[in-house]
Amino acid sequence: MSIIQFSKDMKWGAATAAYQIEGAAFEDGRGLSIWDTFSKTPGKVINGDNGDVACDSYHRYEEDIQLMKELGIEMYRFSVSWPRIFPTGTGEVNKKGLDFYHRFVDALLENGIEPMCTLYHWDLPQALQDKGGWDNRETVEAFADYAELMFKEFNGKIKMWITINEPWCVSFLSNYIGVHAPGNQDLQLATTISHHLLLAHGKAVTRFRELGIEGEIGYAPNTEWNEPFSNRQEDIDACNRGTGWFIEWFFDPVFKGSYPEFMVNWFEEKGVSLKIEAGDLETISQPIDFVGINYYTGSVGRFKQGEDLFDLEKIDIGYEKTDIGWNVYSEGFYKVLTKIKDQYGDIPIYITENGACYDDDVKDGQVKDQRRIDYLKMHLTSLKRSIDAGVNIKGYLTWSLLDNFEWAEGYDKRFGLIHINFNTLERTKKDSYYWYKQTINNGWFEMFY
Ligand SMILES: CCOCCOc1ccc(-c2cn(C[C@@H]3NC[C@@H](O)[C@H]3O)nn2)cc1
Repeated sequence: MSIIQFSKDMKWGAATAAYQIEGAAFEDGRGLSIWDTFSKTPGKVINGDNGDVACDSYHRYEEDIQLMKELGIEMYRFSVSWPRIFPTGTGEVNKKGLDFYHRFVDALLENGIEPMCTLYHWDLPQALQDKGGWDNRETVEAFADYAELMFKEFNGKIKMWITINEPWCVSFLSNYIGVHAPGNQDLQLATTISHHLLLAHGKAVTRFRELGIEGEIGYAPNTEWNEPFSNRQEDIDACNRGTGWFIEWFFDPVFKGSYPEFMVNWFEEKGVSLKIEAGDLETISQPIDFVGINYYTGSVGRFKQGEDLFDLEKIDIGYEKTDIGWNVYSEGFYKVLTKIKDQYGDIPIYITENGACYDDDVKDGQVKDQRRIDYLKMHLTSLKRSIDAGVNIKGYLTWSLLDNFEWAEGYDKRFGLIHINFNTLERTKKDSYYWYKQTINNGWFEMFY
């Protein structure tokens, strides 16, 4: 039996996002988002699920905060619904929207929980999408104006800010693969949007610095790992491209001030080019205080001409899978984190999302989710290995506090430490909630090998 122990300085938390938990989609002046539109488009979301009610956290946040307090987390990552603040994305502020987030943040602080606020977690105001969305550089300015309003409004209350969550999902998953809102399938469009998202991040950081806002700011790219099936250079190169789509593409511009040449060249061979204007990369690459890393899974891969955008074939070598079909691949977590350290230096890192999807049932008031506990143990063990290898980990926030709306997968895909009955909205603490609570309290856990 081994003890996996963490520094008392490491912060423990949990994460959610507005559209996935709030509900109250038409209340208190909230405007429509692209996810309201997308989820109401037949065939886009499993079971036709949508965020109209979700976990009803808009009304039940006090109950949720008591559950957080009992859990013992020090930090709670949430996102602000941009269309609650600016119903049409710009223009007149919706005071009822601001008031809700003041009530919510005040309640977190009163209960000794530090708010980590994500400004953009995918719910773009539909009115901006109607004018081109992230393909339109005006949306970049609109985001900077929204960010500035939030910085001024919550200065001194919120001290940890994340600009953009998972720009890979917002650009490529949503505009090339097309399974998320708004559901385009155009590589040039997606690549242009990836640049505009990084520009939006940079402009928000600029406003943050110019205003002298108290606290720290970063962004939260999602990552995946691709392990070469062999030592053949073609397999290594294909895996580097697959991993580079998540890491180098979204890290190099921020930490090196340029896009990775091997990826730019690959995209150019696909007929895709970047439209970078003077000053863009200077804006994007200004220093940030931390980076949020989201990690869920990885794969073994090898070269196969024409297999996918990167000639990368992912091979199923029998890894256990979660109920969303992703490999349980904690080794990839270590590989991602040490690669980031080696390539970008000693940047402070918060794990802003890591967790497992399992279809949990409540039986006699209990949810026995041992597989989720095992997933967390494996990935926290990899995290400890990364820390011992010199990676500057400042905190770990599991995805998610609550079962919630898992985008195109709807409500069947459950990531929470707390089970939600989406008919009654009853909250039930899972076994993983109690395990996480004990781990936070102890600062260590027992590993099963
Ligand atoms: C036909 C091909 O289909 C490919 C699907 O490809 C993906 C990739 C990645 C994801 C994905 C989902 N999540 C979890 C969320 N992170 C933010 C938070 O809101 C969580 O709900 N992270 N990545 C989904 C789908």
